[in-house]
Amino acid sequence: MDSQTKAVESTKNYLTTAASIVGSAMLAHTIVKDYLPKELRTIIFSAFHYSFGRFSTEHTIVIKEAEDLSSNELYDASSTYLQTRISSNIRRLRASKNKEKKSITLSLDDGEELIDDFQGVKYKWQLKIPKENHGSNHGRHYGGNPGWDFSSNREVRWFKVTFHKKYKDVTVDSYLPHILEKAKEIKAADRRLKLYMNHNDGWKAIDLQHPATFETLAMEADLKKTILEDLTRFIQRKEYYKKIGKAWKRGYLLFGPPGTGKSTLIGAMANYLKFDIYDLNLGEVRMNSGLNRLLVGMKNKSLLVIEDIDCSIDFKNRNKDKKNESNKSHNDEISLSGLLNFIDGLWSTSGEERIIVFTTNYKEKLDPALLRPGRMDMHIHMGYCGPNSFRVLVSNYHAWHDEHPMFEEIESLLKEVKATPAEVAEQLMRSDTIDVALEGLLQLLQGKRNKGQGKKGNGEDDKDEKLVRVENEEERLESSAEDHETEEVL
Ligand SMILES: Nc1ncnc2c1ncn2[C@@H]1O[C@H](COP(=O)(O)OP(=O)(O)OP(=O)(O)O)[C@@H](O)[C@H]1O
Repeated sequence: MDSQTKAVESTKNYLTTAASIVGSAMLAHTIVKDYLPKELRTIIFSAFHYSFGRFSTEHTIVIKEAEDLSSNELYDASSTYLQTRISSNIRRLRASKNKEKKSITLSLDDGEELIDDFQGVKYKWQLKIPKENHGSNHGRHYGGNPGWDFSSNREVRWFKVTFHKKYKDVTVDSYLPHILEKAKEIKAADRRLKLYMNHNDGWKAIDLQHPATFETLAMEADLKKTILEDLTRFIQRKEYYKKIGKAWKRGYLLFGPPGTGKSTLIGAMANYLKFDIYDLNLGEVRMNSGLNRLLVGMKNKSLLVIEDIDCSIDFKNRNKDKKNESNKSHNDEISLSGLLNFIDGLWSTSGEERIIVFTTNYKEKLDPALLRPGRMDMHIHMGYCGPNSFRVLVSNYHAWHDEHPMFEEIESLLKEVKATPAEVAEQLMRSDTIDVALEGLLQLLQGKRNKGQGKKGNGEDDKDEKLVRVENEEERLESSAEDHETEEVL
């Protein structure tokens, strides 16, 4: 036999052997599939995986959509988090968009794999969707399926996360908490904010489309910075409020003439914090019981706004309310005490962050009880337009950030006469050409001066916006916590 014939023979033998192995494997597969019951097959495969897994360096965590009939927050968070880790090499994705979201969401489809990197550790994620997820689970059974939920006796969606087993602690202590935290941020950023208004003791919501931001808010830079820092500190202090056993809430009283930006500041706060606004019209609420229902019905991460508080309730009736306390059952009418008690009491049990904002054009008309330390944490005076606020408005309406020959005269007039940011904004909007708009504003301000109208004096409203009082909430709470401790020791 020459060498060429030998080679042909050996190839033939090789192919015959390979065919026989494949044939045997197929036969074995057919026998296993056709003759062994499903349960037995699952046990054999599980045993195989178990023995194999003992020598593997991999560790796997299963995150099911539901555990014991309740939804699994970690599954939900993983789903949200992974949407931001989608890469172009994933072949099949799912796309969705619902009313609550601003953008289209791309997510993993059944069986697709995604690799995530966290602090240098590689995580392989896979989503498993039950085959009959859209139909009933009738006739399906556990069969060793990690996605099986015993409480509901059905298969649920689940994620499989695989990583090197030496990173088990890092995964549980850092990676999974990181996912929960990130998911919260992603959801907050993608959520459409809502504006709720009360009607018949219930809330009705529309999408909040207030364009205001702290950047476009015309206000002294220092005050703006203080408010921003205060809000940021507040939302980061969950543990602190929990520790001292106080409601996680913060109150702001905004006061100043109409058109000075109280509503604009509220819009900027909501957009900054990504909080919904609950605009409570007390004129619509007749009884304390109705007010209770409304306050209980508020979701967390919300900003409760009560505008024109001086006109909303006859606060001077507060003492009368006290006298009438004995025949309270006959008098469930809404009162200042009802409102304040609720705000202080109810939220202390919710453990979630809430902000309350009162606005008024006439601070002096308010009941001193509302101004008392501890009621409102910050009193913010929204004043007439000063030179700084004017510059912000010019940049808002004309994207103009440089000097302009007319600025000097306008700014000196703004120090002299009363013009609200709303009036200034209105003039600036009248023309797209900055020279024309500034000319109109100049004429308005000169007119005010010549008529002797709107002259700035020494009154509170005549000053530019400022922080009247920031109560040091931290110290107050800490000292009240200490008092509490002392009482207990005694
Ligand atoms: N400080 C500000 N920064 C930016 N824009 C402002 C400011 N103040 C007023 N404006 C402009 O004027 C309009 C009216 O202002 P806004 O409603 O915020 O005033 P207000 O103090 O809430 O008035 P009111 O007391 O009548 O409710 C706003 O829509 C905005 O365009």
